Amino acid sequence: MVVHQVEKINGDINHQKFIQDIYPQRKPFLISGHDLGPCMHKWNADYLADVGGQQMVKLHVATQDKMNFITKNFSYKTLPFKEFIRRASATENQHYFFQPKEKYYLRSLGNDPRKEIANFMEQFPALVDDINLPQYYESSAFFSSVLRISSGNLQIWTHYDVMDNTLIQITGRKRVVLFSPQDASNLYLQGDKSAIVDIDNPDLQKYPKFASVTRYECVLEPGDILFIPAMWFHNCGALDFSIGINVFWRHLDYSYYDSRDTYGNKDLLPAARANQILDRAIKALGELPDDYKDFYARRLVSKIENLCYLK
Ligand SMILES: O=C(O)CCC(=O)C(=O)O
Ligand SMILES: [Fe+2]
Repeated sequence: MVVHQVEKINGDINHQKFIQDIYPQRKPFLISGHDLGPCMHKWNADYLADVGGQQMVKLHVATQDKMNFITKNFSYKTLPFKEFIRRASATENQHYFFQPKEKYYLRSLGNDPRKEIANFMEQFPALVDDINLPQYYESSAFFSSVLRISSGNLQIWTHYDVMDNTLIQITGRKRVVLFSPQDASNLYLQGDKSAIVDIDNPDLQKYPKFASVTRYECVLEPGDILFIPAMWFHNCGALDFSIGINVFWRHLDYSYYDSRDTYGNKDLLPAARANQILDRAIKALGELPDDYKDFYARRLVSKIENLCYLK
């Protein structure tokens, strides 16, 4: 397995420099030195508990340090924001759902999560003036802004999103491991998520192709901004009690995206269509005896590789 460090850029990057130098490369960059504003000294547990108050938030609650979407070793629970912050910032709690050392993760949602996208500015208006978000994209391309707050030592599964993204770290540190879209066939995907939960000690008997991936690693410190291009897989793990925001925006024209997408992870419309057509192709091959089916399946795979893979 090859390991790279994510390339770092020190210094303030303005919109023009981002668009010219960083954006066209379609690879992750860690940008430090952007002035995020007063949030950098204001946002601690006490302040957020005061500001967030009694509004109810939906959380992931986990009793292990790696959330696993296959075995579902976490639950969805609701708490007042204030209580959530109190619990997430402590390592052990008197009040809990399952056990004193359980962990909490907030991914903020829209007011009506099924229909509305998350917009941190609308859901947490009292926090807006504290933060000076970088504006690397055209305003019209904005998709969502998501508040992400996590207990220390908690990892979420490797996945991709279909939007371009800046993951902005405000309080605490977060380790991020990324994989290129070209490693998609080595990650044992189930939808947008990788089935490999422990990327540091993977079961290579079960997941042999994972041995050939290239890892891109970084640790975000408070103030750091990670640019994650669409389709880059990321595995994020808070090392400490962590407060961050991520902003998703569209890289491509509106017409490529599913208008019902509220999370930023529904496949692009042409890809979803291709997937349906492929299901039909597989059904057609199913009419053949197994050995003929195998033969034609290999030919189809070669055809896709030859005609569609980046050279
Ligand atoms: O930072 C995290 O906890 C997850 C971030 C993430 O998945 C994203 O920004 O798309
Ligand atoms: Fe993500």
